[in-house]
Amino acid sequence: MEYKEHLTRYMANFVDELAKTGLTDVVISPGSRSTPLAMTMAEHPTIKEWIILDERSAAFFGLGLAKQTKRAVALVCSSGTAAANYFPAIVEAYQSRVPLVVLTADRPHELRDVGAPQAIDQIKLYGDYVKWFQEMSMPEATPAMLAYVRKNAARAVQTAQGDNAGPVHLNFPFREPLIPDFTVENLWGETTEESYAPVIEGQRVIPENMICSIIGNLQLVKRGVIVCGPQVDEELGQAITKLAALWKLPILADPLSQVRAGNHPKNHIIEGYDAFLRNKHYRKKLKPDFIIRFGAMPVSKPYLFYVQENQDAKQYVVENHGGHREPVGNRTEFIYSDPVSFCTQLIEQGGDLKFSSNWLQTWKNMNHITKKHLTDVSGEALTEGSAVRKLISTLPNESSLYVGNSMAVRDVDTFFLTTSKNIYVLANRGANGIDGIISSALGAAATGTPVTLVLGDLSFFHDLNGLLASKHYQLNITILLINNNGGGIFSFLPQASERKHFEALFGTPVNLDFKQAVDLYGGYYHKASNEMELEKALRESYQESGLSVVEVITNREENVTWHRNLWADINNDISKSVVE
Ligand SMILES: Cc1ncc(C[n+]2csc(CCOP(=O)(O)OP(=O)(O)O)c2C)c(N)n1
Ligand SMILES: C=C(O[C@H]1C=C[C@H](C(=O)CCC(=O)O)[C@@H](C(=O)O)[C@@H]1O)C(=O)O
Ligand SMILES: [Mg+2]
Repeated sequence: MEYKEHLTRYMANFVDELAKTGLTDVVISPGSRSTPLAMTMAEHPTIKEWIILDERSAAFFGLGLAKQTKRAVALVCSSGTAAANYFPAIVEAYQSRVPLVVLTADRPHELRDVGAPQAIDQIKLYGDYVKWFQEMSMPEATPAMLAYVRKNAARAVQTAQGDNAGPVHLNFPFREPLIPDFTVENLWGETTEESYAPVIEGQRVIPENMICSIIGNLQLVKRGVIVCGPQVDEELGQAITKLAALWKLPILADPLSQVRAGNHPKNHIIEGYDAFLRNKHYRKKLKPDFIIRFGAMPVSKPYLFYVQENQDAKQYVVENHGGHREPVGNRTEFIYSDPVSFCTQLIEQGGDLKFSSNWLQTWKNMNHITKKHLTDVSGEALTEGSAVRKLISTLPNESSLYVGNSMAVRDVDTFFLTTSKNIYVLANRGANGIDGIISSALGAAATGTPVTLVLGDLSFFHDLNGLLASKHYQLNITILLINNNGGGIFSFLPQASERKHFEALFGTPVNLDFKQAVDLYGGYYHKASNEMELEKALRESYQESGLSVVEVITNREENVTWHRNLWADINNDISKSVVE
């Protein structure tokens, strides 16, 4: 068999097995050494390829697509810094448990570490930020090697999606000639064969005696909170609200918990906690005996203070497969169980638990006062807060909201109040980067789901390259660009008092006319200066096809003043209304 045939069959069997194991999408960035991977992916009948030139954008695009679909997405690139440009998105994927199958082409072994062009050390290039790494063999199409390459394909998808999801990396050395020959007979191998997918994973449930022991501990206390941090299971809301209703407990729901939106009951959900837990007096007043947290740590820093100040509270953190996501350092029992099953077991075993009667009402009263302010507070000019509040009220049902980091995610935390609309809320909170946000949101939009992205101006600048995908694939997306000409979040931090260095080191205004960027990528551009104009522009954007950017110009200092006044008003009203 000629080398070309070995190459062709080896790659065809690999790609066919990826498809058999459920992979449907690959993001390809152009290169020569990656030709065998790229052409075979493009040739495969069921795999959709997305061509994105900039590898950093491509990897974030794949991340967003995988977040939206909860299925592994493959990435293909050439050797050298192309592969290195994947790194930021791989870090985010690892930290936020998103399945990616990273396929890097490489020079063959004789061209490594000898000054050959475009050759870097790609062995374990991403270190511990991938769940599994394989240096693949040189292409060979013996029966044993076809079985080997299929097993690795299936294992890659299974490992990426299984357990706590995350990225895996396969590095492929290729020797020239690189172009496969798709005229070979039986190219995709035995089509009738089953996938090599190696495992059948059972649902993790807690042994009954351990559930009884947890219930036993809870029988000794009176005041608890159920917390749901960032997580993607849209079924969890029903289970958590059932448990909270039975035990008459508050649910502190993070904006990325998928619990604030949906058709489950909302009467136990507390969404204003970030505002009133800023007051240490209220944090003290709401001292819990126990905390049960599902999902990652919430966005809210005041919530982190709340946990910090209650080291003696019994804390349970429920994780699907493992992990130690508890940054405060409190003594914590990690419960590795399917979260919905865990709720069901607590409901079945803990039906007669009775907690403090007025505890929930106190939380509800504070939340009610907070929500009233959040809906009433207004002003002539738009601030980032009022802009986000208007956005949330205008979001289409059955859509996704992708949230940028920095102030965008904090304003969504403040203003995304419970709704019966089905809104899937996504963000890159694994590493809280301001990079790749446009690309990530466009990856989510690639599924055809209506996507709205809200982000700041530096985040928008940071990933302008990402806009090309919207032009290239005519992807529908509405982007609310909150332009305060710099890093607004720093004005809330101690750095704000460093007047001498602040603007240069932290404010970092870019002074750009972003309309020109929108024009460059063929998008619709709107500008809004008040809530009425903003609502009109948003509604128009949802009728437009392709890229629509709605820009709101705000002022960083005014934003700070507006937020601080809001928090002060909330505190004043709560102090007058809530029984001490
Ligand atoms: C890749 C990356 N670089 C730097 C940071 C640090 N950082 C966090 S927020 C921020 C400023 C963000 O500005 P913008 O996107 O305009 O949002 P705003 O704070 O104005 O709402 C920076 C630089 C980061 N999180 N990620
Ligand atoms: C800019 C960075 O991230 C910092 C941004 C805000 C956090 C913060 O303190 C927010 C306060 C609030 O929500 O009221 C800060 C933190 O978590 O300590 C982040 O580090 C950065 O580059 O780190
Ligand atoms: Mg900004």
